[in-house]
Amino acid sequence: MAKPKRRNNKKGVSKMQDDRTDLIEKPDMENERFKAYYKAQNLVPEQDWDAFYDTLKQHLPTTFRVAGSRQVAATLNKTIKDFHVPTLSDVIFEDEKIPPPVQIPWYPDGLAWHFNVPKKILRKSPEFKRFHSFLVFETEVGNISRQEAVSMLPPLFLEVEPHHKVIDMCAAPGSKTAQLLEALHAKDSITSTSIPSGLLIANDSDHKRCHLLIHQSARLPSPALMVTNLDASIYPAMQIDAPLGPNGEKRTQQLLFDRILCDVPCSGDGTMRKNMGIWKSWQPMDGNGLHGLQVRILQRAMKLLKPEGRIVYSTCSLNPVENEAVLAEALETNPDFYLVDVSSKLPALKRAPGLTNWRPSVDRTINTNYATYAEFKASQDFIDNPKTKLTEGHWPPKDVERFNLPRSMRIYPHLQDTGGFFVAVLERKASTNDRKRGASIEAEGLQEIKKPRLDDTQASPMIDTAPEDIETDAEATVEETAPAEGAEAGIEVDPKPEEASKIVTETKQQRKAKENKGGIFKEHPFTFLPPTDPILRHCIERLNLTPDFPSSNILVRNPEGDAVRSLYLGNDLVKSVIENNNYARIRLSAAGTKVFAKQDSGKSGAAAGAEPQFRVLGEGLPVVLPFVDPTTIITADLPTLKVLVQNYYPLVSSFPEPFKTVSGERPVGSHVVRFPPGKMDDVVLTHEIVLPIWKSNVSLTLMMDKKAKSALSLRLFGSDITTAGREAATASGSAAPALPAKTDKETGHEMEVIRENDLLEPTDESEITSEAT
Ligand SMILES: C[S@@+](CC[C@H](N)C(=O)[O-])C[C@H]1O[C@@H](n2cnc3c(N)ncnc32)[C@H](O)[C@@H]1O
Repeated sequence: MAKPKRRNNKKGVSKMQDDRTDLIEKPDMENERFKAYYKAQNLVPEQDWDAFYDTLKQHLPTTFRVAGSRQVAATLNKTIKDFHVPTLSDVIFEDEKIPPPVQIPWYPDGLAWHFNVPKKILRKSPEFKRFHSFLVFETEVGNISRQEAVSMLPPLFLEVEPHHKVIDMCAAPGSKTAQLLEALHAKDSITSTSIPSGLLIANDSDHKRCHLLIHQSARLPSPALMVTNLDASIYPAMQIDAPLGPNGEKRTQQLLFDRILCDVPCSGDGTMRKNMGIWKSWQPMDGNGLHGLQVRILQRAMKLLKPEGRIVYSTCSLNPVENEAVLAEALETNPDFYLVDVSSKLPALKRAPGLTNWRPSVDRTINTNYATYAEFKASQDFIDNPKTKLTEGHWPPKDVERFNLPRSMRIYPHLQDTGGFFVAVLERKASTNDRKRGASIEAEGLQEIKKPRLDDTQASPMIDTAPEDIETDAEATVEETAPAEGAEAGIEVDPKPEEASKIVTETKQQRKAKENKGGIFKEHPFTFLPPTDPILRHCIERLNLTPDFPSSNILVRNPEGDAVRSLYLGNDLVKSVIENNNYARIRLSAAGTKVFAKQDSGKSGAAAGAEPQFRVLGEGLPVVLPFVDPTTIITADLPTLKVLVQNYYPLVSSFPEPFKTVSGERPVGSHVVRFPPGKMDDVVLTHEIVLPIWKSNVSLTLMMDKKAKSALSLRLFGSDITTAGREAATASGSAAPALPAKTDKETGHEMEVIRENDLLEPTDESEITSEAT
């Protein structure tokens, strides 16, 4: 593609405006089909069209969200507000005042921000360069999520609480999954993670993207998280424990969800401000082709929802065929669902109501001549094109008013300078039967009586699911599933018999897709250790864990006969799902969070030939911490932390007292060190941090990932003083440390200092979103 010519800076046009007009000049930022199609839909009032269309060509502001549990997020947000924003408030670049980041008005607690600064300024202004570097590092350690503003909406409308059972049906790469996890973990503190009673299953049909999802969610370790790799449109019914039967027999019931997110694959034309390629490729058949899958995913979600539960349906597409048409078709087939009026939620969010009238284009040339499917069917076009995938559901239904489609929300780019987006909230009515049942459930302490546990949960350790097996599984779902909560109320949990054949056909498609993507299931099974397991006992004794540590919830996943290397912790629901379902059938890719790992002998100094030693992991420590006997935790100060950060294996003798003596007296192995708030010269530690260390015969090691260690170093000491950081600085020829540490005297918050090489772009969510087309 020819590079667009840069035009000279016109008189009266500011640098920042010029950066954007530069974009508008790109010859490929026009699409006549797009214009014709959306004008035919009356998407926006005529007088707003220019604003709508012109905004689509503008550079999208950078947006981010302060992530993590409420306490962690509030602390970091205060640093941004009290330190970074004032620093960025008086930046003049090439004689022009550059606006600082501002809080997104509709996001709760002011935890989301946007700023609109061209890359050139981010590269050249020292203040913005520093701020950008801060974002890069905090993103790396999971404290900040660079996410499109509109993409933050669906989890907010889902209103997840820590006890909810939640499924994110199309979750990869996981930006919304992270928000859902944060809501489950709302009760976490700065140093420790709660064990929520709820559950989050993050699912994606794409095997590779599932692994991206697992990688992303490692930033927010949770014992309540599971990842599955399934087609959401035929998501299987899963079993969990039910209360014991009258004679003490074990029983199971179907897992139904309180909250379901359907952020479905879509044509993604709401992301045109970021994904320029869509300008060129956009055509209406993309949306037409996705409609069927979108409907099936939403319909499957409806079957998996508890009475009075909530579904959020969302797309980053503007096309009514992918939005209102999907809702109408799914509501038509599930009359116990309705669209919720959420107009009073997030009052500062500017939104337009869902459409009640639209006309699909029946071909690529924007032929929107047919007001109804019947008209289309009777037409010459239909005869000419009998293989068309268009169905009645692509058109508005009869008596469209009964579905309250205007309750769904359209977010247009020009309303508040964002991408385009669609969100709808659906709830399931509780029937009188449900209410009666609810009362009897309470009286009996019993929900549904289901089949006995499956005895096939421990299938072969390394299963290579043949395509035939996948098909059998889908059929098994149809046949095997016992009635679930709400079944008495006429709630259909499984596909109807006539849908079963459709499922088998779809499974063949799924098989093809799997083969194409190389998504054959080769994961290891998950096995729970008995609380008496010697390795588990070793870990418990090493850290002096209290008796309430959930030792019966520790799982391993290694091929049969292999030595245990890692121990994971899952909460009760995770355990229940694993124990009652064949892991290969549910294509379980991850469960719980890793808490302990085998410490390799060698460099670490573990004695050769000695019993294998296990250590608590940095990411697992917040979960384990509430159970660590406080007398076992070593308290240390900032000078001690500096020695640990600066060196890989500092000698015990190199530490300042009293830590030198205290640590010297500790046995070889895993230990936990607490650093209370304190001050050292101009470095201020504003809140407590707790870190894992490993003690060998003569030295100590801070057990942290290199990048996390660098991020900590930057946050605290103002430069990367780690061995890796110093080596990188030497290699790049810049003197280390790059900039001196500074402390914001007013607030006492540490300041972050940049490294030259860190002006990286984060993973672009929208790049991946559009792949769904
Ligand atoms: C819009 S993206 C999801 C973005 C994600 N919710 C987030 O916020 O990061 C849609 C996802 O659906 C997945 N997908 C496509 N078809 C699917 C299916 N039949 N079942 C489950 N996932 C599917 C794609 O792999 C893609 O990751």
